[in-house]
Amino acid sequence: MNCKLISVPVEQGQPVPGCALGPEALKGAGLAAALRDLGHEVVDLGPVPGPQPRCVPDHPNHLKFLPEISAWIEATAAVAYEAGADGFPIFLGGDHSISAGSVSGLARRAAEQGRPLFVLWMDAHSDFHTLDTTTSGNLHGVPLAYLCGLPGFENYFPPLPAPLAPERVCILGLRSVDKAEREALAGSPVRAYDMSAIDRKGIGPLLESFLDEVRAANGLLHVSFDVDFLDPPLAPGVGTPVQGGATFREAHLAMEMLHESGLVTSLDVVELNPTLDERGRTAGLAIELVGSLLGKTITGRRRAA
Ligand SMILES: NC(=[NH2+])NCCC[C@H](N)C(=O)O
Ligand SMILES: [Mn+2]
Ligand SMILES: [Mn+2]
Repeated sequence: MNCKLISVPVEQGQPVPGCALGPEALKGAGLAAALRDLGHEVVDLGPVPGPQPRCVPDHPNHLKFLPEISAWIEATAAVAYEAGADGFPIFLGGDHSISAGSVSGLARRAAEQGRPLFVLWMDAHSDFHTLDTTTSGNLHGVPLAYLCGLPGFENYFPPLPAPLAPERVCILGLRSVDKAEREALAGSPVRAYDMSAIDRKGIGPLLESFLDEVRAANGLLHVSFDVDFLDPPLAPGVGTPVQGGATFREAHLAMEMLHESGLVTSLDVVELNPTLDERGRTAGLAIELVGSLLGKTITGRRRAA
């Protein structure tokens, strides 16, 4: 696989400084070497150039850094569209608002190729606020609603060339969903699995049923991995930790299944904040999980289905 590393050093979409250092932390902790060890080619496409803030109208809700985040989304989408032509793009955040750009660009590319794009959103949060419903004003809380074409983003975020079909979106790992998000999700065909569903059914069966649908539709699959999917004691280096997250084994199993499916075509790794990390353990774990998603196994053997 030709892995293309794309850094998106954005942190204005969330409240804690340091998240913009995420790409350097992942690279410094050996991401490229880990992927090369697995036999992949790795090219570092560098950072998305920091854009000028976009001219947007005033918004009645209190939104933090709207012109800046809107500009980053536009710039990231342009890079993602180009990178999506071939190879395996890996977007290194930065906060989760960057996925509004990465997925938008990849969705435009998929639409041109006539392939349905599916998205697996691994996250403690649903990021399903609109600009009107967010109470924090932190724009890392809105990307999935934007990508699914919910109303109210017009004129504020860049026009969306190809909205996601919500029935092709699966959120996994939920344990913090705000009231307005809950209502929006209840009226949407987005599949939303919280930790309780993972406890009851197991992460394997839940993920398998989604992968079956991707396969049946001959779809492309983008994985948007918010590091706060993981349980905070394992992965302390995130700005919005929520207790009760995925275990080491659950996360590994998910990544191994994603690899074995052969369906994943692109990835985001977001919300890592190295200033909150403990001796690089969150960065190290993120690299290990990306390795599993890209073929690392314990025995080096492919498991029989
Ligand atoms: N990508 C994230 N970590 N998002 C956290 C969002 C938290 C909360 N729902 C908010 O809108 O402020
Ligand atoms: Mn998120
Ligand atoms: Mn999150």
